[in-house]
Amino acid sequence: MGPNSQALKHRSSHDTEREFGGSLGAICIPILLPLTVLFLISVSRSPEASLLQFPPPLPSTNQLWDSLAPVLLVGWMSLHACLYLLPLGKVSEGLVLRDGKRLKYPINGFHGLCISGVLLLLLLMLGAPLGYLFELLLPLAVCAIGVSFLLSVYLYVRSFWAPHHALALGGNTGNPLYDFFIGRELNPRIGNFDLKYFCELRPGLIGWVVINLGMMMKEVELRGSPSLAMILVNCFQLLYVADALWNEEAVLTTMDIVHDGFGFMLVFGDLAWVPFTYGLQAAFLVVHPQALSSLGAAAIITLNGIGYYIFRKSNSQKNQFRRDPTHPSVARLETIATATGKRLLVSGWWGLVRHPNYLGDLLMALAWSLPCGFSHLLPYFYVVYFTVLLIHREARDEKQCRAKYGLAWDTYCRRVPYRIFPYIY
Ligand SMILES: NC(=O)C1=CN([C@@H]2O[C@H](COP(=O)(O)OP(=O)(O)OC[C@H]3O[C@@H](n4cnc5c(N)ncnc54)[C@H](OP(=O)(O)O)[C@@H]3O)[C@@H](O)[C@H]2O)C=CC1
Ligand SMILES: CC(C)=CCC[C@@H](C)[C@H]1CC=C2C3=C(CC[C@@]21C)[C@@]1(C)CC[C@H](O)C(C)(C)[C@@H]1CC3
Repeated sequence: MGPNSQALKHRSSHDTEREFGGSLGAICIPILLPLTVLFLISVSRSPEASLLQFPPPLPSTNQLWDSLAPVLLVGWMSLHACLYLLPLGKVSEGLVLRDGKRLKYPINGFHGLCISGVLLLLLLMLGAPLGYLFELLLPLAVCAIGVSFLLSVYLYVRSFWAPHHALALGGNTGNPLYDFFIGRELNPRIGNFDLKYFCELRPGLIGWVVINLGMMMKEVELRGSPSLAMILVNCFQLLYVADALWNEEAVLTTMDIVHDGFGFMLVFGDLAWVPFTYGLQAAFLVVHPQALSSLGAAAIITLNGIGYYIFRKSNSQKNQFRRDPTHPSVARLETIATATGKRLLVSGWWGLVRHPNYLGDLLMALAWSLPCGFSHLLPYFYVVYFTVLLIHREARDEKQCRAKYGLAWDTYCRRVPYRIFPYIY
């Protein structure tokens, strides 16, 4: 255990800095974000689809509830819990924890995606009306929000039985609302079943592409065939989700798994925010069809390809370097030493900007919105939200890296002055 982890081990709850607006954020965000999800879905299906329309298109109570929704949601979560437990794929170890131990994680998310794909295909062949997901979107979102609250309460309560070393450093302030929001326990588990790791990639992320498929089937019901714009949105987002699950092991080193507790913010983010807001473009296209020329489509495919290339290459380069700095693909890159013994890349992708992976992700986000044309703001919600999220995340990561690497981090920042966008930011 290095000197930094020793120092962190002895940090008390009093010197824990509060993030996301502290107590005020912890009260407002759990109220406002669920309402935002319902608002955005309602806007996406209103004829105007305007984020600024007044009065806003509020859903009626019977649009919010369908008794099929909780059945589907519980069935979906249970299916993925079973797939998680199947002895498929390899088992990988996470980073060393404060008690010196390493947890084991099954790397079988991609199997989960493939099995879900086969099951959906069977359902379609049996004539299941997948397009009905369009009508079910609001009730499903309501249930996912409900499940997020219930799971967060369970996580908060059970965290009081967790040993001190199992708590997240930032989620143990003593303020119940803040700790509930940010998450007290770092890696809550039921036996070997890791709740945070499970929620991060499986039910929400795979649910997102299933919802997209449902929107495409609704379009087929309404117009006889899927539009080019709908096909592009479905393919781009499926590629993103498949990539995340194919590279599942890399999630074990993200700040969500390593640093953040599992509280309302991540639970809601994983189970409600991702599946119901990341695919708004597909929901929008059902009611607002867009004509897309072949040239336009080719330009958008190129943009998504460039974004994906930057995103994947930069993430893989860092992961490879962290796993084995002597590997031929990274051994020749220029690096700087840090006091912790770890080195920082200052050439290759990580010499271009300090977060090339965010740059690639943002280019893809833009490519997902462009098929929806320029007549409405709503399909661009994801680009705007994601830019804010990644700028904020970059600042959080920078703070953690400065605390970890001190002067070496300052040297890196001088060598690579731009954070995300070369010569801009
Ligand atoms: N779609 C979505 O909603 C979201 C997507 N993402 C995506 O997830 C991916 C992962 O992002 P995220 O978890 O934020 O973190 P990153 O993958 O960007 O990792 C940041 C860490 O990388 C290490 N690092 C930073 N600079 C260097 C360097 N020069 N050389 C070597 N190591 C370095 C540091 O950790 P250490 O030194 O300890 O190894 C740092 O803490 C990104 O592609 C992002 O776009 C993220 C959030 C939301
Ligand atoms: C507004 C709100 C509630 C924000 C919570 C943030 C979460 C939505 C995101 C935090 C980090 C995430 C990651 C992904 C999805 C969104 C959340 C959960 C991710 C799984 C998407 C796919 C990527 O390839 C990824 C695996 C790198 C990524 C990891 C971080």
